[in-house]
Amino acid sequence: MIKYLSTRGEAPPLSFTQALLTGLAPDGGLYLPDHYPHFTPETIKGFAGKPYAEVATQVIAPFVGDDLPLPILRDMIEAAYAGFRHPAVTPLSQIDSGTFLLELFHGPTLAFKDVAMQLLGRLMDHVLKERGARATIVGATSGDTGAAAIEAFRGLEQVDVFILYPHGRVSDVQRRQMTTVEDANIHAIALEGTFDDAQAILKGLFQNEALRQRLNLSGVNSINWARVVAQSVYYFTSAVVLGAPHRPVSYTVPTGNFGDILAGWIAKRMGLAIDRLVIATNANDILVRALAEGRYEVKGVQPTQSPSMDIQVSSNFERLLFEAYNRDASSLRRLMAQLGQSRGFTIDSGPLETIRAEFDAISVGEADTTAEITRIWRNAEMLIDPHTAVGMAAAHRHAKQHASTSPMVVLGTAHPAKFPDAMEAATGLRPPLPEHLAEIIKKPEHFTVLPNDQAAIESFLLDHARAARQA
Ligand SMILES: Cc1ncc(COP(=O)(O)O)c(C=O)c1O
Ligand SMILES: N[C@@H](CCOP(=O)(O)O)C(=O)O
Repeated sequence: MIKYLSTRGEAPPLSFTQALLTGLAPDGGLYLPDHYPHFTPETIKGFAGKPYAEVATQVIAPFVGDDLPLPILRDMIEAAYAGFRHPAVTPLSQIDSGTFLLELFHGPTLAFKDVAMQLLGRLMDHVLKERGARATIVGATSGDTGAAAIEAFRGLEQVDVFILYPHGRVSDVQRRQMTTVEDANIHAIALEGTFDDAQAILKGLFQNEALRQRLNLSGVNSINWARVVAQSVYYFTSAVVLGAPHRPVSYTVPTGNFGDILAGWIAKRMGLAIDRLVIATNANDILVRALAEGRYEVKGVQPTQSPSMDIQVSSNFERLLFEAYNRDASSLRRLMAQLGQSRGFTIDSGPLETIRAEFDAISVGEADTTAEITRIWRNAEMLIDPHTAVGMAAAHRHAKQHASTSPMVVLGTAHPAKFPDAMEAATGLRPPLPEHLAEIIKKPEHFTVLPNDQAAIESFLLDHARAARQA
């Protein structure tokens, strides 16, 4: 049975459902399994042609172990993906001879976050009901996690949801997806700061033990291990279409908080034949600098046309570092303390080489992102959103720099209709929102602007969370 350990090594190991409800470890670390399940090439080959939900059940079940009966887990997974607008859930389309687009935006909020969040909502609801418990979910978003979490948890009796987004730094569609929801358990908070500020406050809330206990705090960012494992599934479903396990496949992943690409790395640990993992960033290039120079150094967040990736402190990189340092939690405590004190740290040469052996990293500027949207529209008659365009441009550059025979899959992380201004600038077209979302443009918005101050957020939570009233 898998147990979950904190990257900082000072929190007790937990079971899957305990880690699910806990979110961030009390020592400030992120949970990881004590070992990874391993699939044989025959098992992976058997995933080909199976429905998405069936592969998801096979991939996720070993992480859950005895914590949930398998039929219940299977039912939740089937329900999670039944509402996706494409029967394949995450279909693959071909861009050119060696490049493929993995379309992750067919869920209810048009972003890859739905793939994990639709399941997470069901898992949490089930576990909370079983325990007769209530939770207060806090999330930080640069645009997409917030909408996906709100959609997954709206109207649930067991949970209140508080989403912090950077005021004025998300697209209009992203903001309206969060602020036009009427359900009483949903609270959108426009934070006067960046996504990094929101994520720092979020982590600070979890470290206030009294608040954590009183509100039964829980998190749905990729801090939560269940998010990451649910995102590993589409690496399996896409790789087998392209010939895995016998033919390795490479992935380029538009990256911010490092959750999505980490999910690919986890799939590789489970036996999937992945060749290169290419980190694609916008101008917020901390990971590119870290891989090139060995120095992880936070600079100011730059606003771009791919706002969901306007992130400097890339939370899940901590999980990769933990592995690259051979799970030495004391090294992680040292690095994270340096990050807190001086906004940076140096990655030691051994772990740096370990990371470079599997990852490449490429940053794509604003003009190249626009040019890529135009190029793909002209060559493939396909509209790709600015985040996906960062990935596509990075994959293109990677192909020029490295001779490789592996097919390259670019993760398509959001629907272009979420970013109509960027799309119009690049193609002259404003893709319409699907019918079920069209009404958000007219609906009244509800949000509260709060300062970039943890105490202000804490008092808002205490005033509005139902768990606080019951405590
Ligand atoms: C559209 C989109 N693309 C890419 C990313 C980056 O993903 P990750 O934070 O998992 O690196 C995000 C945010 O997470 C996003 O919303
Ligand atoms: N890009 C994300 C930022 C949060 O990422 P998460 O995967 O840790 O939830 C967003 O759109 O909110």
